[in-house]
Amino acid sequence: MDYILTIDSDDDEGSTVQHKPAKTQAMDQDDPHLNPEFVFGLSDVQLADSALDEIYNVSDKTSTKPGAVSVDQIIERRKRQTAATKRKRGTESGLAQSDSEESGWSQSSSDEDDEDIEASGDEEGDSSGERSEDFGSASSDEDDEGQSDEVSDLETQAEKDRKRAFFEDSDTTTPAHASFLTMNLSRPLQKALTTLGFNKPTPIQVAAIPVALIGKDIVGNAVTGSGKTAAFVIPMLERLLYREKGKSAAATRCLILVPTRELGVQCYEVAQKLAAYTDARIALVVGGLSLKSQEAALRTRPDVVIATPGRLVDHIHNSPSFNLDALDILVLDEADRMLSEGFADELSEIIKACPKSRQTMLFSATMTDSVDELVKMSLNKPVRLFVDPRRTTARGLVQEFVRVRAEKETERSSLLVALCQRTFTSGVIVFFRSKKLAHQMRIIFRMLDMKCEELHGDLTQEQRLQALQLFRDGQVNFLMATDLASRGLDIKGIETVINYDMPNQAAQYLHRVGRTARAGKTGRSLTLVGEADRKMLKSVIKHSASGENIRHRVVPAESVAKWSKRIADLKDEISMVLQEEKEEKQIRQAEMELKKGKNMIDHEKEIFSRPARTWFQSEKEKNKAAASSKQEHENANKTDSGVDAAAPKRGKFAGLSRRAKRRKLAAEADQAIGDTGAVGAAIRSAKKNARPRKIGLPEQNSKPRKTAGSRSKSAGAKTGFDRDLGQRGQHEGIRAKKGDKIGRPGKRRG
Ligand SMILES: Nc1ncnc2c1ncn2[C@@H]1O[C@H](COP(=O)(O)OP(=O)(O)OP(=O)(O)O)[C@@H](O)[C@H]1O
Repeated sequence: MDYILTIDSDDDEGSTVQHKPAKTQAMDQDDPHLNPEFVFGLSDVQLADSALDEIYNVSDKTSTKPGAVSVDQIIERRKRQTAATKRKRGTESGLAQSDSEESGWSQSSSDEDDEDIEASGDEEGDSSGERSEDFGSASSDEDDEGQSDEVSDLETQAEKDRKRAFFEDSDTTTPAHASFLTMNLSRPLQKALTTLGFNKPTPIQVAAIPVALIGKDIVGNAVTGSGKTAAFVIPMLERLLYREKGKSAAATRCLILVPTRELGVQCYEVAQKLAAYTDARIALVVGGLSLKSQEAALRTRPDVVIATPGRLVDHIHNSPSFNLDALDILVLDEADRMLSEGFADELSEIIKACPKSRQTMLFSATMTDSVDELVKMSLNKPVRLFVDPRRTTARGLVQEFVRVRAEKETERSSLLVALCQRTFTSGVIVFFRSKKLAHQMRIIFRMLDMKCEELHGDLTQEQRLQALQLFRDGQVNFLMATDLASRGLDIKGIETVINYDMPNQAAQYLHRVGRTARAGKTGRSLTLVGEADRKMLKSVIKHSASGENIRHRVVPAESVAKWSKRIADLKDEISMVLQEEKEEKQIRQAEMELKKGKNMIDHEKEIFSRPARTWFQSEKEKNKAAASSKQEHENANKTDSGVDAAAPKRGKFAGLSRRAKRRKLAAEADQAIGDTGAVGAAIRSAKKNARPRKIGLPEQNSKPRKTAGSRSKSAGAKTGFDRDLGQRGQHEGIRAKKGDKIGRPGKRRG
């Protein structure tokens, strides 16, 4: 089946895709929902929280990852050394010649390549139709085995029935709002929306904000770049405006969990901007940044905490004054990832610490609606808001595929360099399967004088954030990344996403390519497709928003051959850079060990007097969980919903409810001080009474809705109100009231 067009690399005129400056592209877009000019940035908003100071440069955790001498410095050093050696050999004239060749290469070769485009097509030995057919043949083995992602598309009647029982009836959802003004949002939020240039809500915001405002649980799905962050932050902030005020009422009422630190930082920035005219206090609690300043921020009981799961669990266990007892709203951004095995232990630890009467909202562009997955979250009749068809790409995305024949697998790097030298020259994020590959490619790019940074888990948090910032600011043209950067990141300048290798899962592919064509703009993705990736290719094409936006790109063979030679010539240099880098790391590691030892001697007393930090898993269990998480991502054949039944063992509080855990702790404390149970219970009861009340719901929303359609929904809405305000007593659940007896908790939902 000829289902994709073929184009020659750099011959875009022939295709319907036109590369235009980002701004023009944005103007061309007719999506009225989004503001293409909006940029995430920190400059225009006065940030109240000191946490941001810590974001870019502070980590009190002694990093074991070296970062003193950057690989760029090593490359520069090597370049200088090579030049000096050549000069010494009296080859100045030769060098000058090769230098001029090098600098003129891109110009001359580009001319050359332009002439070669046709020839290269010929050299591929394929006519346009044949080339398409080659790709199309992937679809001929369509039936031999279903992709793991597709299996989940097939739904049995039993599963449909379970979903019907699990989710709230869809006809209870609220009417569509054409503007934020009709959503009854208060002035501080309206003002923030105007400042941000958010004139109209996006479809997911239209669907989610009214439902979230009435306190209902939500499972939300919308394509990448469609404004999901604001869809949960806006109602959260609106509800916070109706919280009990005063010093004694200060409490952490909202928690947003995100899978990566970078996404945490970004979400924090968005929340700060939306909260700019409210009195909500927001704290960022992600790994890799200063524990101490996070502890200090948490002591002030911020209204909203944005966290990565591991760091949050650390604080739950080790920051004495911090708890989630008063939590009213829990959000899981990139929820399908958060529900996956990699976060299972941390997530269940966090859920245990949250009140069951909370509102829970789950969002992702690849959201699952599998009941088996969702039951972990103890949702209460969630409303299912899937505004886009399951797993589609953004409408403005043009997807290109470059075939890599089996015998040309060794030429992938030259193919990438060829593409990035001529066609995709800036605003390019390149995804790799491994950190090592991303790092090596960064070295190659740098040695070829292509401005580039890398982003993956082998870097320190400072290096990660700095790389991201340099890329955001346009100071480098290429970002070599692993899947760490595939979810959620919203970077305005990304024009092209290149998949150096095809991801193992369709969801992963959608998130990667979703870094471009965001907020109604256009963008392009390019994927190198090996012979083994045919089925995945078929799967991703199937999930495309539009079949017209799919292309087969052919790269001129001469261009690839030239870059292959160039890279081969650099081989020795590259291995020397890697060797020097390794030595630098070892030296730095040794220096750090020395410093650590000296510190231990100098401050022994103080260090040993500090209480040891605790973790809910032993080191062995932690490593096991990390290994299984890694396995999950690397295993090509594992399904999206695979759940490892063999959960690691936990500590002495394993399996206990939050209340039972607290009681056990209290009993132990009573025993330790020889207290009687009754006195302890009285103290605990008094503490419970002093806890702040739940946040309310916007008053204006309590008015019956005007439209006929919504009137029937008012019953549902009332339930939401009742739950939070009117019938507080009936739904107190975990909140003890004055005079209550301390007894066994009644049966709650979940
Ligand atoms: N109502 C709106 N009007 C204009 N722009 C908007 C609006 N809502 C969000 N945006 C912009 O859309 C962009 C994408 O938003 P966001 O990052 O929340 O998308 P997302 O759906 O969470 O994407 P992903 O699935 O990749 O995480 C952001 O730059 C944001 O500023």
